[in-house]
Amino acid sequence: MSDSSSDSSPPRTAPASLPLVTAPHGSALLRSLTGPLARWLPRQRWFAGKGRPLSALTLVSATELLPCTAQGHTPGLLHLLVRTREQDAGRPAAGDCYQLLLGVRPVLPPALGGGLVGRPTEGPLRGRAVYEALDDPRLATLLLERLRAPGRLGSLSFGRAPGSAIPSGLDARVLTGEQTNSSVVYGEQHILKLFRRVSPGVNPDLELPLALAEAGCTRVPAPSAWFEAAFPSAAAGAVGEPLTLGVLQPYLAGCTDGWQLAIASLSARTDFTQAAHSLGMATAEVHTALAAALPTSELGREDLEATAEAMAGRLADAAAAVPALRPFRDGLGRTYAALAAFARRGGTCPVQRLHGDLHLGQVLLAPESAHGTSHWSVIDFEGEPARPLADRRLPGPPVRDIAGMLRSFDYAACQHRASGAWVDAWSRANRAAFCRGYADASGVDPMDQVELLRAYETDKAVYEVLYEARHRPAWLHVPMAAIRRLAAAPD
Ligand SMILES: Nc1ncnc2c1ncn2[C@@H]1O[C@H](COP(=O)(O)OP(=O)(O)O)[C@@H](O)[C@H]1O
Ligand SMILES: O=P(O)(O)O[C@H]1O[C@H](CO)[C@@H](O[C@H]2O[C@H](CO)[C@@H](O)[C@H](O)[C@H]2O)[C@H](O)[C@H]1O
Repeated sequence: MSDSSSDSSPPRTAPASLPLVTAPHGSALLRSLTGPLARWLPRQRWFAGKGRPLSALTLVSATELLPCTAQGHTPGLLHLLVRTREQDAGRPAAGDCYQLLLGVRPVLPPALGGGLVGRPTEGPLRGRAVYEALDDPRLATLLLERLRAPGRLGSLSFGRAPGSAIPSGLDARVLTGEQTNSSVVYGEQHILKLFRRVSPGVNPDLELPLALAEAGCTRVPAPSAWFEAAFPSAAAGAVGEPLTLGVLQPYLAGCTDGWQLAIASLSARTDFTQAAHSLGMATAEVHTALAAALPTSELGREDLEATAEAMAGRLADAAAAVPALRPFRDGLGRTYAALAAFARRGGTCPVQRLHGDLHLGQVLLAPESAHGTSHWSVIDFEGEPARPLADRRLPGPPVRDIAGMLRSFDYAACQHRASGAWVDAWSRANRAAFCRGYADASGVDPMDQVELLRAYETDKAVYEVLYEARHRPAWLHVPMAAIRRLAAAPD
């Protein structure tokens, strides 16, 4: 099998064609909301088309979860899937499909004012306030009620894991951190992740935790409920691939994520290697369970050469977008050439389903008292949000996840204000401890896979340069420091 497609960087394509489902009042509804949405969408943290002006919006589906045109003061709840069309350097570019949950009220209470999308001046919602529904605890709670009751509503379908306990009436609070999607915590017992940019096909953040739960792996919170959209496919009578819209899972209250712990360790100058070692073991455990539950394969010479070529392609694309990368192209290219040479010498590599975007923010440590030792859980199996969904579902080498976590130790050290010898030593010690933990649990030492590890670390750093340039320019210096080091001749 070939890893080349997972590592090639396909052009941004529109999600496989979704039919336009005309909701009651569909076209009138969209006409009235287009203006407000075109102003509101690009301002959202989860909007992926940053820097590209919106040129059009198409309604994919509209579902009333609560009637929106009713009289009185009861809020309405509208579920929309809209497709964007954007302009890139003056030319039309493929847009994306976004999930929106909109509240509708005649009068918006001041506490919800920050989420105002607009007040349509025509159509079925004329004169009403349309706003971000997740900010409204009453509407967020209603969504939980829907998830408790499996079944269909229009093009939406709600599923629930057999035997999952989901109490009703839990208070809702929306998370406000920097996120790719949106999450709502219910009564500190469950957390619902709503995918914002959606495409046809099951999201790995539902697929992999379900497979791991079935395999008995307790490192990953098991989905308790989810919802999807399904549309007729182009083939007569057939149903197209469902779009995963949201996943509810147990909320691990009291846990702290690895990023916060790493920064605390750097600030207090305390040892982190024990935690890094057990994190390596946890990662190996998840990899072993994924390899047992889902198909595996091996990359041979041609696949690995194609992987090296795809990495070089991603570097070229990133350098075209971020000028700071350009002076390092040759140096980084040598790392990919070393991977190709490894393949020509007969090197091979196993592939399996992976986390796909493993970093310190994706691992949660339980309070010690709960388990006696450090117990890490792993969350967010969505993969790198910028990659197309089909690409994120392909198997890849486990070393790719390991490279992600190694980059994260480096990120924490570099982001921490006090740089210097101690901080560099902290990073080296924790990267080594993580690999040792991985090797102790799996029998495979990532440090032995020199060419693969360096190539995947480089590929990740290149991804990070693009990510930071787009989302957090003030952090660009963090992956750039790694780029400078990785572009220098291997030590
Ligand atoms: N099961 C969980 N228990 C506790 N906190 C969680 C859980 N799942 C997610 N979180 C918290 O929510 C944040 C966002 O979740 P994540 O799945 O990473 O979303 P995104 O892909 O949008 O970044 C995480 O950083 C973590 O703090
Ligand atoms: O958590 P997400 O799935 O949204 O992942 C994206 O955002 C991450 C930042 O939040 C980004 O991770 C990078 O920054 C982290 C520190 O904030 C660091 O721990 C990671 O090593 C670094 O890659 C991730 O790359 C991006 O896909």
